[in-house]
Amino acid sequence: MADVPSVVVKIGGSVLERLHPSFYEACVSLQQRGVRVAVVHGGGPVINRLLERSEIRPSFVRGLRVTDAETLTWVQMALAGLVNKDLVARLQAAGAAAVGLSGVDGKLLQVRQKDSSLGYVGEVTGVETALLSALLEKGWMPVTASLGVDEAGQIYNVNADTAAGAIARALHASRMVMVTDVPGIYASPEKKEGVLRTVTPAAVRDLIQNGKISGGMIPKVSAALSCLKGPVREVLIVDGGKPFSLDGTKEEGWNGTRIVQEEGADHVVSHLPTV
Ligand SMILES: Nc1ncnc2c1ncn2[C@@H]1O[C@H](COP(=O)(O)OP(=O)(O)O)[C@@H](O)[C@H]1O
Ligand SMILES: CC(=O)N[C@@H](CCC(=O)OP(=O)(O)O)C(=O)O
Repeated sequence: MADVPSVVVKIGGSVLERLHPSFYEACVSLQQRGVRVAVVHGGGPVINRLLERSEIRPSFVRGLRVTDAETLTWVQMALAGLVNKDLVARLQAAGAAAVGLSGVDGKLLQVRQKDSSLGYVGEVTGVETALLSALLEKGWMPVTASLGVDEAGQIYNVNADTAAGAIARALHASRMVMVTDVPGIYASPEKKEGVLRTVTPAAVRDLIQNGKISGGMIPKVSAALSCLKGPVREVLIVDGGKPFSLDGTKEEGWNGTRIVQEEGADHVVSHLPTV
């Protein structure tokens, strides 16, 4: 895989329903330029809606959903069913040869129980890339739902940012793109101001310590930092609801945050004009 560039695109549940049409076009155009594109997705809000219908109150500990056996059935239905098939259909309509799977298929995401108090929440122990690599090599765009499986065949719920990061590392992707509902990392999240343009892992760690990065942004940047220790050169955090481009991310006019390996940083922290 190392000689053919590949990119992992993680789609957050926060933005699923308002993904801009140019998002799908950007994925297709990247693939047409010879880049292998592997999509990984979450779908937290869709899970919540299904749980509400059966009167189960969602519960989270440090951003992770407490997943008992009944919750797990709704997680599977939401992620591997509703969200996965919707995304595949929309990518196909944009011209991609998309194929849907989950981390259970081909033992893609191998996990163990993270913590017994969280129930069926999986911690990734290994990534089997054989199926993904075979699909990518033949020109398919795999779309993976964030479920995992253990050695005994038990299915687990996996945070989608963590799943995407593990897959990006295992595929030796050059980039991971995290598509979400904010235009990047805000320097002042309370005011929704000051989108950081380029940051290093050290700057991200400071922002976490100062409480400037919180909630759903924590698993995102943690996955980013662990990727950047390996072959992934940069992680982009972008708003999928706005006109979307994956070209020229260093140029003015590109909106989003780039997290880069220390030595690759052109600015430790620089700001985009506040929008
Ligand atoms: N510094 C920050 N900059 C931007 N967003 C932040 C920051 N700190 C916390 N957040 C929160 O992180 C959220 C994105 O995470 P999440 O809701 O889990 O998205 P997704 O479903 O796309 O994974 C934002 O909507 C925002 O509320
Ligand atoms: C263990 C855990 O918390 N799993 C997540 C999986 C979905 C996800 O991560 O979706 P987003 O991308 O929308 O955040 C959940 O159950 O919500």
